[in-house]
Amino acid sequence: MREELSLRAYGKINLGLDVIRKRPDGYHEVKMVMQTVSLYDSLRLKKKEEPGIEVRTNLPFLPTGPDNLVYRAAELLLKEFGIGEGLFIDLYKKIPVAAGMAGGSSDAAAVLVGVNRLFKLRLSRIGLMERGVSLGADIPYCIMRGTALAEGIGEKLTKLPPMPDCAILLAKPPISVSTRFVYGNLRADSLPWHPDIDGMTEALAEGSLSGITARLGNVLETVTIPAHPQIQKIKDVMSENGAEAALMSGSGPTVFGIFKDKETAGRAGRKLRSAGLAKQIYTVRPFNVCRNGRR
Ligand SMILES: C[C@@](CO)(OP(=O)(O)O)[C@H](O)COP(=O)(O)OP(=O)(O)OC[C@H]1O[C@@H](n2ccc(N)nc2=O)[C@H](O)[C@@H]1O
Ligand SMILES: Nc1ncnc2c1ncn2[C@@H]1O[C@H](COP(=O)(O)OP(=O)(O)O)[C@@H](O)[C@H]1O
Repeated sequence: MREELSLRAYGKINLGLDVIRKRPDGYHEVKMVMQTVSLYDSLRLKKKEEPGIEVRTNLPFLPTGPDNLVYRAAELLLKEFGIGEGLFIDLYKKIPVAAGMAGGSSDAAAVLVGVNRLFKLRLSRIGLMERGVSLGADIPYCIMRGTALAEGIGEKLTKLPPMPDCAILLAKPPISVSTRFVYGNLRADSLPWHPDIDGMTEALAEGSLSGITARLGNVLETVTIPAHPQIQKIKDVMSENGAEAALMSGSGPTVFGIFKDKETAGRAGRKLRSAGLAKQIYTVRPFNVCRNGRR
């Protein structure tokens, strides 16, 4: 019988992010094109005989109790299924924190999948997604992964054809951005423009990287960039150094640039580092889920 599991939790970028309206409950109805990238956190789940959840992580500033999404994800399933045993969770983070890359959501998604497998709960993927959304709007997508259209508050998902292979440069400036702050300060009813999400899905169907880069757009930039102008500088440096296009991911502050090859992306990354604009810089690729969907 299996006592432990190792899992990967991948980060995401938003190729397109539009907000349709603010709902009466304060959440926003969105229309987003999501893409998983090859940067991941590693998790190890291990059963323990005594009840309780123990979280260890390589980042000393992260909470290890109920404020960590991995704790909450495990607690949700252990409580619902009345499981008497406990769980150790080892979390090794590489995805930048509070970055607009859904690191915490992806960790929580991996724990839901892992606890389901480890304790043989027999929940379907849909069952896990329905539970996940109660912890965070992006968690159902992080369970699904790959290229997807996300609507509703982010939980209504439609699988899209995979993004063509390319080099993606990620650069996170040394600031943290709260998703709640960004949505809270968005003027959803008077946005100056809307990204062409339908055109983006057509470009994906055609496998056209130039069609995708022509349509990158994120309305949350209207809040985060004025608050943190260095985000615009990072976009400009990427564009001046060979990016086909560059955009802020999610609520920010991570910027991603799409490049035709990893050498050009690497050179742009070195420019950003030497200009002191970002220290957390990674060249990654689109990650599309393999057939058996294993993590
Ligand atoms: C902006 C996006 C884009 O993918 O990602 P991140 O930048 O966080 O990675 C998501 O919409 C973030 O989803 P997620 O981070 O899971 O959101 P939650 O934890 O559920 O909510 C955090 C806060 O954001 C606001 N929120 C979130 C989602 C949404 N559709 N409308 C909202 O108004 C709510 O105020 C909520 O209190
Ligand atoms: N497993 C986790 N990894 C990262 N942050 C977490 C985690 N659990 C809880 N958090 C908290 O959630 C906040 C947002 O984290 P994160 O998911 O990295 O951001 P984003 O949604 O912008 O991608 C952080 O400030 C952090 O304190």
